Amino acid sequence: MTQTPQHKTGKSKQKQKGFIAGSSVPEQKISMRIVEESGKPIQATFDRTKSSPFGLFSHDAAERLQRSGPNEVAHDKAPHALVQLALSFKNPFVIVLLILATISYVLDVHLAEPDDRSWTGVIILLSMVTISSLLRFFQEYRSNKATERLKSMVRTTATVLRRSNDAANPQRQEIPMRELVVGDVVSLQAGDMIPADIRLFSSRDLFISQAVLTGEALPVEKYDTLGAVAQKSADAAGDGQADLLDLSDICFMGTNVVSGTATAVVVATGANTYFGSLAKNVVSHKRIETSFDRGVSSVSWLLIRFMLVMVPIVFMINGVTKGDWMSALTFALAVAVGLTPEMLPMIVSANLAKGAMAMARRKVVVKRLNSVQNFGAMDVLCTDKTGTLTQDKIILERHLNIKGNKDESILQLAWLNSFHQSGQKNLMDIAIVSHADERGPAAKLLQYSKVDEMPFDFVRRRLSVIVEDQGGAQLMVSKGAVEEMLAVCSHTQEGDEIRPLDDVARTALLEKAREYNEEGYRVLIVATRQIDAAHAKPQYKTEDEVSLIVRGFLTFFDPPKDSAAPAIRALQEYGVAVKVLTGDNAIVTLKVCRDVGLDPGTPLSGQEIEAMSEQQLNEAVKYTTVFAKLTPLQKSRVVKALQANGHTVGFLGDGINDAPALRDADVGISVDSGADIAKETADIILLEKSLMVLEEGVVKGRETFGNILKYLNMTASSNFGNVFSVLVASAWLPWEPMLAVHLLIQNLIYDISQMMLPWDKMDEDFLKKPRKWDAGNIRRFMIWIGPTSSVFDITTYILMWTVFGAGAMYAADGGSAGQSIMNSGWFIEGLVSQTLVVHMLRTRKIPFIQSTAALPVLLSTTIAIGIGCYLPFSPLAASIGFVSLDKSYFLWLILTMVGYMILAQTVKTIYIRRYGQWF
Ligand SMILES: Nc1ncnc2c1ncn2[C@@H]1O[C@H](COP(=O)(O)OP(=O)(O)OP(=O)(O)O)[C@@H](O)[C@H]1O
Ligand SMILES: [Mg+2]
Repeated sequence: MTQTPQHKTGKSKQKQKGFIAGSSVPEQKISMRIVEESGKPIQATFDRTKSSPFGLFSHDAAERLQRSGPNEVAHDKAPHALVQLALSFKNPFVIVLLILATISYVLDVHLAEPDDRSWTGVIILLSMVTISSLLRFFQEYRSNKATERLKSMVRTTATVLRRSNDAANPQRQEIPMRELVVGDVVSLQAGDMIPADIRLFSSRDLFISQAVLTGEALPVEKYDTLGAVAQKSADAAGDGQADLLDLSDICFMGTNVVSGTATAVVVATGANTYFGSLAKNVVSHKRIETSFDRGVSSVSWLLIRFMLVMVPIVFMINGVTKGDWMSALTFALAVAVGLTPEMLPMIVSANLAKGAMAMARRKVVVKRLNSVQNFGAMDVLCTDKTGTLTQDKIILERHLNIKGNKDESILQLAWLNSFHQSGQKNLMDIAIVSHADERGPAAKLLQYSKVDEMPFDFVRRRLSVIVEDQGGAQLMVSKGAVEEMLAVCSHTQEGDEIRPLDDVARTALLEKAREYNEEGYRVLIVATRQIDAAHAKPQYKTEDEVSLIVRGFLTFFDPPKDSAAPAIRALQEYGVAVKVLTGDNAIVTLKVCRDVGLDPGTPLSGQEIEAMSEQQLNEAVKYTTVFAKLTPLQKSRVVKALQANGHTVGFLGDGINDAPALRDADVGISVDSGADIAKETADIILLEKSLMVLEEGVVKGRETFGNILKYLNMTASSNFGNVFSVLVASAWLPWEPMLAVHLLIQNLIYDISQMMLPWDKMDEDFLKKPRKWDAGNIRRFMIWIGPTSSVFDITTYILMWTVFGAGAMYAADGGSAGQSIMNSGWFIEGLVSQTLVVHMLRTRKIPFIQSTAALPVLLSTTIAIGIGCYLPFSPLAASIGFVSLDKSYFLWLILTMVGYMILAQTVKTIYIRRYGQWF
């Protein structure tokens, strides 16, 4: 499956030209080939690709596939495991740690006297790097695997013409896109992705959206005929390279058919396509930054900046007060390590990956990991109606004449239209054909042969087919949305009686349609125009859809999915507003809304939106739930208006008309039965029909986000607290308050205690509201909560200095015995309090009593505390400058911790009362 770069719309054309011209050599070679293909007789292309309008032989195609490899773009696949492993080491914090490890090596090993050499620092730093990177790798690897597996269940196919031997007729086949080869003849219809770079040889009203390559939202028309091309390209003459995308008889892989149909021959596949060359050279890892990415990096930089300010201060104070600049440097470096949130990348990736895997178990494909979090942040979900809220099966209920009486001829006309149209296999067309098949279409209908068609598009909202009887007379049969059909009709017909379509008749028809709509039926009007042999033409244009005669109605039963009502209710409970954005009319949409328990309010129509300025629309979307008769671009305008109001917007849709909105939404969600382009643009694909999985996605997303926020708040605040304590101690104590190695060990153990955070649960009330990234809150949190723990660091200094005699020892000999006691005491206290921070801060409730962490977190924090308390008593103690403390120390420790927890809980309560949120 191809993954397309998602450009936002509205990029200037100029910029795009530069972007294209700036790419490297092989791409230009490819571009030139396409240019050569364009504008020449089609036979030249067939000769060069050794193909013909009848397609390739199956065995030939198989050989070509062998030789050229699958039609895939390089970045479709997750990289090799080793590359993934290498990539998981690639982040600023690992680099900081590696630099510090190098410095530690130089200071402690390289420059040190043979007797003083110590590898401890280096080993600790490398362990930190390894733990965080390996964990990250394992999580991402597993989630990539799970996603790959599911991705293979999402079908993206191309329709090709192939034959088994010379004598055999060419057969239309649906093959996986990756099996396409140069020379294949493909047919295209609305909704299809262009599966490779292709040269058109026949087309009808073909409109292509090239937004993927150009960012330009408006579709462009592409032609097959040489004449039109020659003229068009003469118009566009100029800098050949940049106008590549304007070539009218070439369509590019990754773009999609908005309307019309075409047949074409494949000129280039896979990495040789224009898109493939872009993917390799420029866009492969360039993704649009979501608010989530920006949030993570802004917090990362906040912490790094903080480190850059604090570390020199610590260095100066210790250097000046203690006079040993070398040891001050080592100490400052250890503080730098302490301030590095080295587990952040691991926590972020592991959380997202874990979320994606949980969704995979529910058959939800997460194409972009970040969208897990956006799912949780989403506070408005826009959904289209047909096929999403309603079932993906529509039933033709009645076929009626203009008076509303059952009429067999209407069914026959509808059958002619639906059977002969070659556009997208629309649900309504399927319903018509299958309904007629049940009764067997009247034999005389088979005598009609198809002449031409005007494919459906989202602005005309109608579809016309021209058929010819054996006498050469032609009949145009059109069907479409009520108002759009009446706009091109001039008469009505009942039986053999034809009357002009005056205002009275028009009102009567609209009234009837309204009646059916209110009962919940979708309504199409069927109309015809007789064209006698003298005026018959081989080809028609949409301008020929005039002076039609209204023949009657088709009504369709399009019931809501069973899961729609409970899913909407659940979403609303979770604070997600649901809005319906549909191409269908308001009346039937209101009925569906009521059926699924959505209060529709006053609907807004596409026409009204068209007349609004951006500001007016931004205002209007606040109060509107139902948007009807929207074109695809209007759907995306509504999404953007909601985003402009500060909402995180999800879009759930399945059609071509949803693609722009799916791309522009913060999280685009599609279903497996959707159009290729919808699945392509979506971030998330639901493989199962039930909508209940949406609720689960929201909860998982919020859990993921909550666990990430938790880590950030804990780390930011306890690091801040630590530095605060270190500063106080450095200024006051005669020695460094801790040896550098103690700080490092403490950090490593602390990392271990947090390692299991992605497996923690979130309080139910946190999950009930949509969450947004809020860097301001993290800063506030750091300043409020950090110093709380410092209070008890300082009481511990005093305790060790007085009760445990460090001060007396210093007074006696000024030596390091007092320092060891001080260090050991503070080491344990610091570690235990930092570990308790995990429990204190993970919830706004009272820890252990009202809310307890998940088992893995309980275990990892207990182990951390255990190791920390044991170290000064272990055989290792002497070598790292610890002494065992008097047992009474632990009594004091418990008192200190109780004091700390009471203070922390109090500050927490004040904080929540003051700011209305925890994190
Ligand atoms: N194959 C078709 N033939 C004739 N008319 C059609 C056909 N498909 C759609 N229409 C008309 O065009 C209207 C708009 O269609 P569109 O695909 O934009 O939206 P939709 O499928 O009705 O709703 P949604 O946007 O919720 O999926 C339909 O309501 C219908 O009246
Ligand atoms: Mg739809």
